[in-house]
Amino acid sequence: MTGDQWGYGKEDGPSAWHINYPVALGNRQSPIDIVPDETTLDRDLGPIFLDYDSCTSINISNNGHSVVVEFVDSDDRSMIRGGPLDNPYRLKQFHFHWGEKGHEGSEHTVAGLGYASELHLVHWNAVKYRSFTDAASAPDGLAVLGIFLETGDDHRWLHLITDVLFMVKYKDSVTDFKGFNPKCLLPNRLHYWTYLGSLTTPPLHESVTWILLKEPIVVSDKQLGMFRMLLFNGEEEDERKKMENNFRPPQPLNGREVRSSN
Ligand SMILES: NS(=O)(=O)c1ccc(NCc2ccco2)c([N+](=O)[O-])c1
Ligand SMILES: [Zn+2]
Repeated sequence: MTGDQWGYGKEDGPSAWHINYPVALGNRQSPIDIVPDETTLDRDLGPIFLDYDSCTSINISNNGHSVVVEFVDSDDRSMIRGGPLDNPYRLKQFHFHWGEKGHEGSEHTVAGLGYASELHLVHWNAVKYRSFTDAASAPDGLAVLGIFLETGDDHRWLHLITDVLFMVKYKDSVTDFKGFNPKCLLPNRLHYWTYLGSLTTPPLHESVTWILLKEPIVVSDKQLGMFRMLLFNGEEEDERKKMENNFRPPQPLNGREVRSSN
């Protein structure tokens, strides 16, 4: 099986990924269900810092699995540091996972409950590794900041993204997307849970320090509906498959500790 032949359908979905990616059955897979009462409050866990002010977004694209905004990651202009991280990590991209209805669509769940969507801001350890690809297969290579999206009022800045989604309707479409600072997508408080896990899509590398913000951001159902106009398929394909339910269900915790900032 060459390249990206995995998906979220019945035949190629999460329950089949282990066939081509045996690490799917590994012991530090993501996402997980977070049970707040079973997390460990760790007073040594400091705050996280997000230095995104001089970040440089490049483009927005549809990779056939999600919609992705890529950033310049050839220097330390947009970084996450602090919290559980021993080094600062460089922002590489962010993307979303969502459902077809409001009550599910996130990858991580909290006490068994899913949110409508989940935003992943993906960072890599450029202190220890020479490239994102090298970092992506190292146990301390990646740090992904996860933000839950719940439905309610319109999000005043998310429309900057939903307004351009029509440009990347089909798989492998891409368009310029400059000057976007993802700081506008953060909730008010940066309290978080953190644990050691993996990429949530193939190749499912067990290389991610997950940092999940406890406070969701609020977006409208209309804005989320715009994501569902994206398609999994390319323009040349006959079958049109709406891009929705692009989330992996929770995986076994296998005794891992989930720590909580205050
Ligand atoms: N849902 S996630 O944040 O865990 C995630 C999953 C896969 C990939 N990429 C797939 C990959 C990595 C190395 C080679 O190919 C990314 N990413 O690239 O940011 C993020
Ligand atoms: Zn993701």
